[in-house]
Amino acid sequence: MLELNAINSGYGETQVLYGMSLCAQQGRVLAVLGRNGAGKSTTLKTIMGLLPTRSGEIRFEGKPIAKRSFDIAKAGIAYVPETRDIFPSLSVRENLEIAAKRFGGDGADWTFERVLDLFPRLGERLDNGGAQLSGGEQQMLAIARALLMNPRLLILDEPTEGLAPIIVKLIHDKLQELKAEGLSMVLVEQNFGFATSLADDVVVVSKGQVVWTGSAQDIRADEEAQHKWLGV
Ligand SMILES: Nc1ncnc2c1ncn2[C@@H]1O[C@H](COP(=O)(O)OP(=O)(O)OP(=O)(O)O)[C@@H](O)[C@H]1O
Repeated sequence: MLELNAINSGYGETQVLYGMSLCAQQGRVLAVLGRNGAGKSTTLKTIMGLLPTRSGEIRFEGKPIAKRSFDIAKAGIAYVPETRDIFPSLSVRENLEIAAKRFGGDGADWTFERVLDLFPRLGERLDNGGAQLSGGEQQMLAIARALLMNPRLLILDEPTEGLAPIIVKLIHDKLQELKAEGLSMVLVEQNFGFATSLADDVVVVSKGQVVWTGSAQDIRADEEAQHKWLGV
């Protein structure tokens, strides 16, 4: 569904990805793991057109991916960044309406009502400002907003970062529900247990390259790989 072939990318003069290649399959969850600074977020930003590729190719559903972030989103990839990027001065309702207006429409799978069914907590906070939400509520809002874009691929950067264990469990269960419905996902995550219980497939990144590929089951059983690449 999404393929990266030998991607070189980075920030200005600083190269971070060195020949990054990976493949996310339709209807499956791919976890991208690795130590701090390995290049995981940079990989996601490059996929989303926020950083230019210096060389290599990214294909989505068989075609070269669009260049601009907006066109990539239109093509069916929604991205929940590490920073969540909700609008702090707008209410929950307004944050959701912006996504629904831009990307929804007749026959859209995801509606306002459906995201509130998934996250009833947001329904109780509709008139609250984005800045008044807890970290967990902000993450729910960021995911809900991404779903209103009606993506075929959902990309999440560290969705559990800074969240209390009970909220981590809630986010896990909701992503599991989305997976059961067949939504394809790419997940960057430091929480090994969270990532490998959701994912089907795993790639481990080190110094801007993939150094390990296999199933979530394989890496859970491979203590040597966990120790070597993740410091688990
Ligand atoms: N805006 C930036 N400008 C320059 N270098 C950056 C920038 N953002 C990240 N880097 C560098 O790129 C490298 C990879 O960072 P990246 O954020 O992709 O790592 P990561 O694997 O996602 O780890 P983390 O869990 O720490 O976010 C790091 O060495 C980092 O210092």
